[in-house]
Formats: sequence, C-alpha cells, structure tokens
Amino acid sequence: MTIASTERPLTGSIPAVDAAQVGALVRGARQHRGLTQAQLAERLNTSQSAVHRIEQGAQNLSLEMIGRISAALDSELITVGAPKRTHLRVEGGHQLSGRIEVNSSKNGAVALLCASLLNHGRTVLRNVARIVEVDRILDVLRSIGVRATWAPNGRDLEIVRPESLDLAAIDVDAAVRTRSIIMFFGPLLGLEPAFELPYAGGCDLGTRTVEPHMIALRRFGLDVTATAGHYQARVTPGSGDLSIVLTERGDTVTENALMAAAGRDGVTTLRNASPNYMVQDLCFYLEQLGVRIEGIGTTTLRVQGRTRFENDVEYTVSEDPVEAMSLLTAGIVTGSEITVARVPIEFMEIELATLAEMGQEYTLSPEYVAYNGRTRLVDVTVHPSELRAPIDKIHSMPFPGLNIDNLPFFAVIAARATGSTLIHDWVYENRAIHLTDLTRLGADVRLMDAHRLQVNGPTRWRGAEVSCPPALRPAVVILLGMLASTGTSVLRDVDIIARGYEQLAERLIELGARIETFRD
Ligand SMILES: CC(=O)N[C@H]1[C@@H](OP(=O)(O)OP(=O)(O)OC[C@H]2O[C@@H](n3ccc(=O)[nH]c3=O)[C@H](O)[C@@H]2O)O[C@H](CO)[C@@H](O)[C@@H]1O
Ligand SMILES: C=C(OP(=O)(O)O)C(=O)O
Repeated sequence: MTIASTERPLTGSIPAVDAAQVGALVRGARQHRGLTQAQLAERLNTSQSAVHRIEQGAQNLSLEMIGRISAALDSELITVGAPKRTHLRVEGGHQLSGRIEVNSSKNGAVALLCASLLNHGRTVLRNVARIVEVDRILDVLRSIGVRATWAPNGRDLEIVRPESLDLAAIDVDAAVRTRSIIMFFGPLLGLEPAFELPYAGGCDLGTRTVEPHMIALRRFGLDVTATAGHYQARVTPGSGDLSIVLTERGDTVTENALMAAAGRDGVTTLRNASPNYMVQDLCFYLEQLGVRIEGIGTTTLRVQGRTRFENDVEYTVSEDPVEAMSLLTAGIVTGSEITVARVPIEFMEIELATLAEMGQEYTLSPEYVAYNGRTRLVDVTVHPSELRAPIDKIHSMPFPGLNIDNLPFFAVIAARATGSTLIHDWVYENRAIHLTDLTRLGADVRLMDAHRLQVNGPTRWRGAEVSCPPALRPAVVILLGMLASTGTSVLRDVDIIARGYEQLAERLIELGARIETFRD
C-alpha cells in the first residue's frame, strides 16, 4: 500500500481498518528519514501529538493529509493504488497581471546549510525557500546528527550541530540526489581527519566535473580517492597562509574553497573566485560567524579563518535571481504587465539589458536593501512589448555575465520575438537539448549542436502534452511556454520543479494563470 495525494482538495478519509497500517508506514518512513515526530509535525504544520496519533492508527486521515505526509517525507513509499505522479494542466494564451515577490534562492540556501556545519553555535537561517533541494540537504544534515528545526512561521530554520557528527549514518539516498553534497568537503575538511561522502547527483545536465573542487581542496590538505559510489577523504592539516588559483570560476567550487579557508587558521587568498549571488550570501554569513573576508563581489577573496566557531548567528537568505528571471519570463511570454518585486538587481543587469535590446519594455523601482542588509533589490515591471531577435547570440558567462541558469528562459522569450536568435549554452552538455521540447508547443527551435539552439520567431503557440524534461530550468521553460500557448496543454511529471521552486504553479495562479494540478 502507498499513500498518494490527488489533484483537488479531497475530504474523503480512509477506512479505520487501514489507519493502523498507514500509521506504521508513516512511522517507518519518518524513521527512515531520521526525523522525530516533532520534525515531521513541523513539516506538516501540525502538532507532535497529531503525528503520534497518526502513527498509532488512532486518527482518520483525509486523502489530502495523506498527500501532505507523502510530500513531507519525500516518499513514494505510501500511495493508494498505483504510484502517482503530478502533472499540470495549463489553459494558456491568457495575460497575467499583478505583483509577485521573488523567494530566496535555492543555491544560497544549500551553501548556507553546508556552511552551518562550521558553526558549533546556533545558526538561524531566515526566509529559507521550502523546496525539495533544501529538504534533501536537511535530510543529510539530520542523518549525521544535526538538529534542524523550522520555526512556526515555516520560513526560519534553526540549525544546531552536535559536537561530533555521525558521518557513518549519512542518508545516502538524499545525498546522491543533490549536486550540493559536494559542498560538505569544504566545511568537513577542517573538522574531520578522514571521512566518506557519497557521489554528487542532481539534474540531468550531462557530466559535471568535480575536478576543480579537488584541485582547490588539495591545497588545504584534502586527499580524495573515488571508490564505488563514494569519495574517501583524508586530510593532512597544514598551516600558514595559502594562495590558491581556482582552475574554474565555478560557484560551488568557490564556496567549497571559502568554507575550507574559513575553517583554518591563517589567511587564504582565492583567485578566480566566483563573485556570484550564492557566493556573496555565503560570505555574508561567514562574516557573521567572525571570518574576515576582503573582496566580496570580486574575483579575489582574502579570507582570515579560524578553526572553531561558536557563535549564535542569524542570516536572511537573499533573493533568487533565477526565480526573478523565471517570473519575469512568465510576464514577457504572455505579453502581460506584471511586477516582480524583490529582484536582486546586481545579478540581473545583463539579463535586463539583453531584454531591452530585444525590445522588451520594463520599468524599475528605486533600489532598496534586502533583509540581509547587503543585497540591492528593485521591483521590475514588464510591459507588453513587440520583441525582436537580438543581433548577436545570447550566451552565459560566469558572473558578472548572463547567468547560465537564466539562459534557458531566453529560448522561450526568443520564440516570441520576430527573427532568428542563436542561444549558446557552452556550459552544460544536455540543457539545450531539453529546450527543443518547445517545438511541441509550435516553436521553431533547432538544435545546431549539443550546445547551440537557433530559435526562429514569432511562434504561433499551440497547446500540447509534453513530459517534463528531467532538468529544473528547462522544465519551467516548458511550463512558461504553455502559459503562452493557446488552448490546453499538459505538462507531465512535474515533480522536478519543486526541487528549486516553492509552489510555482500556485503563485502563477495568483497572477491569473490557469493551471490545474492533477495526478493520474
Ligand atoms: C548549487 C549551485 O550553486 N548550483 C549552481 C552552480 O553549480 P556548480 O558551481 O556546481 O557548477 P559546476 O561546477 O557544475 O559548473 C557548471 C559547468 O560550468 C563549467 N565551468 C564553470 C565555470 C568556469 O569558469 N568554467 C567552466 O567551464 C564546469 O566545468 C561545469 O561543466 O553553478 C552553476 C553555474 O553557474 C549553476 O548552474 C548551478 O545552479
Ligand atoms: C543546475 C542547477 O542547479 P544544481 O547545481 O543544484 O544542479 C539549477 O539550479 O538550474
């Protein structure tokens, strides 16, 4: 027996005879995830005693509650009947209107969660997005003994690590489903002489190297052997100042090196560092811990670390430029006027300049400061516009270039524009390929090679049924294309979207999108 949620709010309940079996399954799945009853109760926004009653089989459960438990445990263990998948039905071709706020970023949150391992005091991360990627890292942290507790507002997360981590108990299932597990190396190498970590996973974007991480971290005394399914790490601590040139200006590699630098006595200089948004989030948190960092926002970081931190710190995760791009794209491709509020402008300038070249009209509010006290925000209002293809190709660069995670959105925007746009994703092997699914909606998108797309517009969009690509951003791009497409579309198997977006369909509905969630 499995538990599943259904498309519409259902009030039906399962027969009492099944409640005890369901209770036992919930208890088993909860324990497998390493959660206490109180932690599951938080995820469900209910009380511990209610969870206790559910597990005892003493509570009749509505199908809606069963669905929520299933989601909270990230578990297909429990469904009623055959395993069920989530799909979206989109009635497209309608304009949107209104105002929507950008959430905090996935990539900032996962870096901060990993960095919290450095702190023996209490870390409170505020305004954390409720997304699956965060839950996966939390599952990993909890499995090694970290206490991570959501505040009643469901947004703030208190993290307290035990004096010694139980790395042998690591939740391998959760770990291998995220790329971000790689960022455990940086904090752990100053804390543990030897440890094992599962291989990093993530979306289907093709091969993603870990070599730049290893090259950088070797300088901190890390020696890694890759065995079947695991990295075996051994650390020989060094001392004195270090100067390290990163071979790639990658985001997570910079974060890994930063965390390693933060956890050692001495000054570490990192060159060719990424100054991107998630790296800045991490720097701001580390500063609160007491790490001195010069050069934040540049490619040279000078880090004065120390071996132990015992501070009670609070940090508010900054706004997500990729979500900002996603929401702006929803307005642009539907020819709507919407306001996207809390856009971290430093990380969207090139995207907006490119849009302006394509004829997109928008207005910006005066700047204001994010809750973290550092990041500059604006509200961006897009206006219905006649779009034209840009003269030059659109491609990404490490920050301060056009963000690689924002590039896919230009495929659907280009499909609305008149003329031919060349989009060059030199970074990922597979991401451009997934974007050819836009052809199902009537777009003329040609794959020139694995990295280059030619998009000829404007498109006469038409609704279609499409299986969600197995990659986060392309999945959202197809959904946004469906908003532009006249008629009914179905996007099948959309669970991947929750990896990086909180309640995306629901929030688009608030802007007037006609989207219905259903399960088989
Ligand atoms: C958790 C997180 O923060 N994930 C982000 C992070 O992943 P992350 O930092 O892990 O990205 P990768 O290290 O996988 O880099 C992405 C690709 O770019 C290549 N590369 C990168 C930098 C460079 O100077 N030269 C180069 O060739 C890498 O070889 C790789 O093929 O950065 C990516 C690129 O911004 C984003 O798509 C991810 O959303
Ligand atoms: C590629 C992405 O993320 P990750 O590094 O978590 O796979 C993304 O956010 O689009």
